[in-house]
Amino acid sequence: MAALPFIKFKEHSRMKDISIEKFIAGIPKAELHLHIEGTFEPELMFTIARRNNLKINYSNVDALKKAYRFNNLQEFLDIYYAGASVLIHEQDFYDLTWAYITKVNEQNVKHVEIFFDPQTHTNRGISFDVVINGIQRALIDGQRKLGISFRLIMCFLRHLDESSAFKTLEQALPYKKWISGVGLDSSEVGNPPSKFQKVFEKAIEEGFLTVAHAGEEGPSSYIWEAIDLLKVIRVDHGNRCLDDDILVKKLANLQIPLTLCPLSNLELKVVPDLKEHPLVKMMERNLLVTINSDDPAYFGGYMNENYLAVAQALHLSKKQIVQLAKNSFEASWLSKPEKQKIMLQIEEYFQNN
Ligand code: HPA
Ligand SMILES: [Zn+2]
Repeated sequence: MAALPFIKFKEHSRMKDISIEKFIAGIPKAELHLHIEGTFEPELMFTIARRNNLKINYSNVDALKKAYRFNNLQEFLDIYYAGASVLIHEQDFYDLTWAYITKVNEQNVKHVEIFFDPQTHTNRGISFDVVINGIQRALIDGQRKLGISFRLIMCFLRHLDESSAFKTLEQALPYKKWISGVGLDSSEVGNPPSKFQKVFEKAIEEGFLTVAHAGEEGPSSYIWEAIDLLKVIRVDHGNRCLDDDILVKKLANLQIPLTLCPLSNLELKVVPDLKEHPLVKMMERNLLVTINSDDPAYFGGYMNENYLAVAQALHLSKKQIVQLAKNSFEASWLSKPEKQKIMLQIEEYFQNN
């Protein structure tokens, strides 16, 4: 018995030495900014294209991967929409979503709130129910088999018009139970949130929560519009808020979360280098920021790779990583008791590691 405390101490001190990489890998996390179409790995894309008798414009996986070099958001979106065009059947959407869920399961992601873009599919003749049935079935399997909880968010493509968004909202109404919120994505500059004010008003009337991409490439005024006109309760990206001191104060006072996507920002040249990523500046200003992967198949990393990339570039401490993991649940749409439970688990993880 006398040796026990000593063994315990040794073990404790050894565990405290774990690398930042292992610390990130083991900590429970939630992902709040993820486009399911952006998880389409080239290997799966070729498999699904083959079984649907469709041709991809690239001769093989390597050639396709080489095309993943972008100078801005639009160059990425052109390839992203082309990739999604091989998704035809419910099983394709299931396989896409299941691949993502199993991947994040390996990374200790416990909760996901994911986007899907119905218009990307309905505009090429795929019915809304095929898309949502496949995604939902995989999410339910993820919950049952792996314990990963989820919410689904339907995004409107902002480069399309208001009437297309209204039509999409109409199509979503029979699936209200499955869709927690609506969002806004695609080409930001020139398509301000105000373009969709009426659609969002109707969505809120129907009981959906609202989020929007704003301030990724667009100006801080788009973040104001998202908050004031679309009544968003979370801002996707929001990088450009730092241009406006009053806006920063508002986001901090109301604790409106920002879902940041570091590797996406790097790959789309929103930041020139991760060393210049605004994450730490935002934390210092008391903003409720979270780390997410956006489109991991295209930007070179899932959750852990995103955490690690900023941790290394910005020399984050374990305490800051713990704060980010806690933020991810705080900013989620889980219930208060669910949040409290996971916060305790994170704190315990911190104490032990
Ligand atoms: O990063 C993004 N920004 C806007 N639209 C998108 N659609 C997929 N990814 C993105
Ligand atoms: Zn996004």
